[in-house]
Amino acid sequence: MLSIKKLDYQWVGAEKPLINGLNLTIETGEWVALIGDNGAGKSTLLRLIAGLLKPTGGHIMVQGRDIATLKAAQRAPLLGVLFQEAERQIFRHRVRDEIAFGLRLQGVRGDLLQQHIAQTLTLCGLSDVADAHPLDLHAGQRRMVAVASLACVAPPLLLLDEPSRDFDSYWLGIFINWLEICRAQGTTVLAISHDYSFVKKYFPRAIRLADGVITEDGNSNRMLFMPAIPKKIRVACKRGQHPSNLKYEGYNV
Ligand SMILES: Nc1ncnc2c1ncn2[C@@H]1O[C@H](COP(=O)(O)OP(=O)(O)OP(=O)(O)O)[C@@H](O)[C@H]1O
Repeated sequence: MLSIKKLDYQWVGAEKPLINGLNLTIETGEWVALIGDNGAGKSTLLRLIAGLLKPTGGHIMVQGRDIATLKAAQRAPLLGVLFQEAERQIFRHRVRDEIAFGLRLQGVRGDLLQQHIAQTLTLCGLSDVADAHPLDLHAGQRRMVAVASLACVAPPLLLLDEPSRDFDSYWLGIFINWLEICRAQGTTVLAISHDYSFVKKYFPRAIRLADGVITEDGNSNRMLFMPAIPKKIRVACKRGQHPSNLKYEGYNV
């Protein structure tokens, strides 16, 4: 689904590259959390994958197509992005028009369009604010409008930047319900999140971005909730010794 090879990216004016020879493969239907320190480049990487920034080197392929060579209208059926700030992706004056926009791009018209809009409004808990201006809504609803614009077109790859942010428990429930539908549809998801309990629950695989590359890739639970095994214990185990004098909390060595 997603294949990144030797990706480089340097912001104009920056002293050194932020992304430096990064390789990553994500299979169709995988749910992967992208973690890393503040400023590691996670949002930049998401924007590169979305085709909103051009790599300074390397290739990003989505379903076998080089994303940097595609126009916005060609990228839209391949992937959808949920930004940290919903305001950045809301442009219409009414919630229903925001939903209709993506559907019209896909050629949906007439009764079918109205039917899809109504279904999406219900799914996203927005029926009672269908005619409101999205920017007049509270943060959770506003974010859900951005989700609705993705939900109605159901792209096969979702790129989510801090998706659980801004939701109280009610709206998080509606959001999770949509995520579960995406899972059932086989959607591939790459999500940046600092919300480790959210990651643990929904993302079996996590990757850590540091120093411009993926430094860890594996089971999210192990990566986030168990400390790395210290080198001296790993070495002792490899040598076949029983490092009972090196017992480390959380591990049977
Ligand atoms: N528009 C921009 N122009 C120039 N440099 C930028 C721009 N956006 C980000 N950067 C640089 O890229 C670095 C990485 O930013 P990015 O937002 O990708 O990190 P992040 O890992 O998503 O951080 P956080 O967890 O805080 O959201 C920043 O420290 C900044 O120096």
